[in-house]
Amino acid sequence: MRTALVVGTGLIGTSAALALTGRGVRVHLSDLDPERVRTAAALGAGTAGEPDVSVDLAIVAVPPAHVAPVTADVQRRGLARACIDVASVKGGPRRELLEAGGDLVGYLGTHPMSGREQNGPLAATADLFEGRPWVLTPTTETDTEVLNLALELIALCGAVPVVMDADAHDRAVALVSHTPQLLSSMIAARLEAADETAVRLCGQGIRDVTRIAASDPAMWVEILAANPGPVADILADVAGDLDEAVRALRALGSADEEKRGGGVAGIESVLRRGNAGRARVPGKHGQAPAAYRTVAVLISDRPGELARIFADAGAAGVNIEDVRIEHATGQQAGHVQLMVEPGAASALEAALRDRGWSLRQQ
Ligand SMILES: NC(=O)c1ccc[n+]([C@@H]2O[C@H](COP(=O)([O-])OP(=O)(O)OC[C@H]3O[C@@H](n4cnc5c(N)ncnc54)[C@H](O)[C@@H]3O)[C@@H](O)[C@H]2O)c1
Ligand SMILES: O=C(O)C(=O)C[C@]1(C(=O)O)C=C[C@@H](O)C=C1
Repeated sequence: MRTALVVGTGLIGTSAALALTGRGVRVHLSDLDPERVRTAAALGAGTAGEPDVSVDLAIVAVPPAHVAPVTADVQRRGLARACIDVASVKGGPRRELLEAGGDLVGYLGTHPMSGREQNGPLAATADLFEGRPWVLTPTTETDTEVLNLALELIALCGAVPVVMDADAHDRAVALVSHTPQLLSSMIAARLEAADETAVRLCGQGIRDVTRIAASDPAMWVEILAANPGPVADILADVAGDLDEAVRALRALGSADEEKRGGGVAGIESVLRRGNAGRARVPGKHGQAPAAYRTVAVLISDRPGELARIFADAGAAGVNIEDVRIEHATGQQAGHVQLMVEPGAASALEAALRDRGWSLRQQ
């Protein structure tokens, strides 16, 4: 691929454009909002404006409801030899393109399973898709050239291609992306009017569960409006689980021993099913989930602390598989949690203690 056009220079479009420009592809940038094009161009994502001659690939990175009209327009005006979109929902946009008189042969629906809770070009990064699944939904009518160009884009972005049927994709993302967004928002919404004394106690658990509740409501209304049925089905199942959990908790407060036993069993079942589901979430680089050991080290909020701890772990010959930081409330300190292979944990703990670090017992 030598040339590309990105239509929609928000988070996803600009991230793809940055990855392509970084690998020598000449990228043209366009958006309804000229300010967003200027910002993306200033970030080095490409040249502002549509191409004079047809590019190899157009990447349509606009909200789901805009995919069909924008794609049909790009095709009608011959701006690109092939056209893909990156919307979070795949069945509807394809059907709408057909209704809009678009060319389904030269189009391929795709979806990078990577994003952020912020939108717009300023949140974009060239490595956003690195190591993440990128879904392709070809059909028997998809032109091989379009499929090959999409695979080249995915390779240039460092992502991992996954081929799926469009409607199966929509049911899958309802489960792993769209319903979790709603549930995260609902948990965070409980805090809106909560007493400050309660909010002050927020720890790592609620931070983990509510990160995506900071997402842009306008974008998510567009996504959910394009996939309402599958999301409503899963949410109805969750509502059933919620009813059961409420019944079990009420039973736990009962004076009747038998009822209390039922309550314990009900709550334990929810938690055990949660363990089983969590154990299925793929680990690093999409591999089977790994059971890492966590080494938690007390650090102060000073420049160079993290670099020092990583260097000390490196000097001990230990690979850090994952990392997270737990900030202490009201103090300029926190715990950095280093996730390592179980066999390496004792050596790391000993090496860090030798170098004067304080470790928290896990
Ligand atoms: N945000 C995520 O985490 C994520 C992840 C994967 C895929 N997606 C999908 O990627 C697409 C873009 O999402 P985003 O997060 O980059 O949003 P964004 O708001 O950052 O960017 C969308 C851009 O599209 C532009 N736009 C809207 N209508 C347009 C039109 N008719 N013509 C030209 N430009 C138009 C907007 O001005 C905006 O700059 C959406 O379809 C979304 O479902 C989002
Ligand atoms: O990491 C995040 O912030 C995301 O929510 C990204 C996420 C997801 O649910 O995995 C959100 C929507 C997209 O369609 C794809 C990816």
